[in-house]
Amino acid sequence: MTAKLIDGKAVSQKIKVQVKERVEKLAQHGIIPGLAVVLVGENSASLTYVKNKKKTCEALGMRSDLHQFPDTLTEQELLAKIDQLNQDPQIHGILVQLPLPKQIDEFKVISAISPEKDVDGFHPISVGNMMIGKDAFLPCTPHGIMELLSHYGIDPSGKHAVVIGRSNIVGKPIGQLLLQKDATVTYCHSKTKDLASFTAQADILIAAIGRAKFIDHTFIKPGAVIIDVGMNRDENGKLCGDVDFEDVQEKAGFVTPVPGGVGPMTIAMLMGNTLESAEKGLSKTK
Ligand SMILES: Nc1nc2c(c(=O)[nH]1)N[C@@H](CN(C=O)c1ccc(C(=O)N[C@@H](CCC(=O)O)C(=O)O)cc1)CN2
Repeated sequence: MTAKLIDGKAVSQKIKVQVKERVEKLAQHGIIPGLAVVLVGENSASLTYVKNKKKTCEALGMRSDLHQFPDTLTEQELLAKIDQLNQDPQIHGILVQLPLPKQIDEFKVISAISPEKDVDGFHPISVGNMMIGKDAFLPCTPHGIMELLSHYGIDPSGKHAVVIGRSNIVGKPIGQLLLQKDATVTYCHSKTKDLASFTAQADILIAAIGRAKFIDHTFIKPGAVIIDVGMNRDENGKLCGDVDFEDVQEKAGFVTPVPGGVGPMTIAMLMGNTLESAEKGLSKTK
């Protein structure tokens, strides 16, 4: 049996159609959701991502301002920009593209974003609310993964979910979201001994390792749901995930491709969060 494809591109398209309809409704109240994207430095992948975010915003009828700075920008200068965006009533969402250059403290910058405009869901208040299951903007990649599972009728309840990776933006939050849906969650990371002994027990395996095609059929349980968060280049410079997509086909139950899996969902969730922020602003004025 060949694994079923979890098509993030198709699901994200559907979500974007729904977002566009809601944006049109908001426009009737004279409100256009506005996203400010801040990019520091010349990282070419980051530049591609922020351009995609801007293009998608515009396609959905939302405003998007790109604030681009050289990698010599100081922390103070960046904090001043965030302060200005926090006060701008036309801006409903602020996103600082990660990673940031070394001289800038990521935590300080993220903490300076108003939680009401924290559409990335990275602010400590957003993270705290997410942890206790209260209303918060959810981080876009983990949120996108949960939407994919739901779309394909994959219920995490009672399943063993194994997360490889413990980053603040993917690994830690996806484990929490799966736990909230009653999965039993195991976190693995670079210091985990005998990784395969854990991954072989996973009904749902989340691979966020950063190593091209690292997960092959020897790591997985027959019928497992494999979610690939990796974004790597293979030996030929071709984009690929952390999972050897071809090699797991005969053994996995479901698998996400790279490209076209989790990545497009990340952008769709960002659009949803920005729209929600603008809608919340409207409901406050009523
Ligand atoms: N402030 C943030 N920084 C970063 C985040 C984030 O959510 N917020 N996540 C990643 C990068 N990222 C979004 O910013 C991102 C990565 C990949 C994709 C995507 O659509 N990938 C495509 C392939 C794109 C290509 O051809 O290169 C796919 O998988 O199909 C979207 C968003 C780190 N930084």
